[in-house]
Amino acid sequence: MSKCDSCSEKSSCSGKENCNIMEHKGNIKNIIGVISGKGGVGKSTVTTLLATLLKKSGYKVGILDADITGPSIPRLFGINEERATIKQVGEDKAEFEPVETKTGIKVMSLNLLIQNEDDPVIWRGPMITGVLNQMYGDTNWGDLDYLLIDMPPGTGDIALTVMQSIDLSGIVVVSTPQDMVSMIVKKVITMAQKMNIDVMGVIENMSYIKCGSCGEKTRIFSKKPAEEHAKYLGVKLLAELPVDLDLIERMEKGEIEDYIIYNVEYDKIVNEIV
Ligand SMILES: Nc1ncnc2c1ncn2[C@@H]1O[C@H](COP(=O)(O)OP(=O)(O)OP(=O)(O)O)[C@@H](O)[C@H]1O
Repeated sequence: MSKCDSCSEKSSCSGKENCNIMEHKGNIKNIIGVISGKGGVGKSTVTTLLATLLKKSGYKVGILDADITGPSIPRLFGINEERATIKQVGEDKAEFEPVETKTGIKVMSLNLLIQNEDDPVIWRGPMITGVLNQMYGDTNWGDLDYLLIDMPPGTGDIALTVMQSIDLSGIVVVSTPQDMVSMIVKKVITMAQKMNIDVMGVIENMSYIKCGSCGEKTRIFSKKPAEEHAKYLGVKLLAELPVDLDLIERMEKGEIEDYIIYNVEYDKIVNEIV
């Protein structure tokens, strides 16, 4: 459902006037938020894996790293030494060229705009929101089939801005198998549902470990099956991802695109998203 369909101003809408949906450059067919109420559950990991899978399936893909205070996407792709090109297009307006990963995923992140990737961002909410708006609206995205937005944890300013002002096709929720995590993740799902945003489903990350010898899967954080956690959340289970040392190694080397998810049927995840 488009945001216009659920907008309370729809009947009296006279076009773009009064519309709170932000405009963007380029032609983006689908925008998907990757979100979780909880920190550290693997949003950035899942965002980069989804982007890589979609790209490998032949789609044009971009990522907006909306985690302004803790951006990690450039590192996972090994593009953290690169910087986005900034073009001045008026007295106080700039345009950004995203940085492309080695397989051609277009990335925009605050860490591609600041001088040193380890410089902290010490800004209050409105400033952070303003920067996010700029990174979304003033980046030359070109033609994209999918723009994935890696959201920061929680239901705060950024999550609200993205849900209110960006015409999302839907959100993918990331969780880990613990009741306490599910309780927090459910808050984000309820928030999205209240805003008429399509919740495509949940990816359960760090779901199990797989025995290197016999292949047996062991759930390490919960005795309950993933389906039960998804049932509590009230959304579809899209995939279960294992805890994988190979994944960690690839991420640390900035080689997420070379990681082969041999543990999951990744065609299934792409089909679900598409
Ligand atoms: N499936 C996995 N197997 C092993 N390690 C993982 C897996 N998923 C995530 N991790 C590790 O867990 C940590 C957190 O992951 P990630 O940064 O993707 O989470 P996040 O939800 O985006 O965090 P934040 O809330 O800080 O934005 C990272 O160190 C990452 O390498």
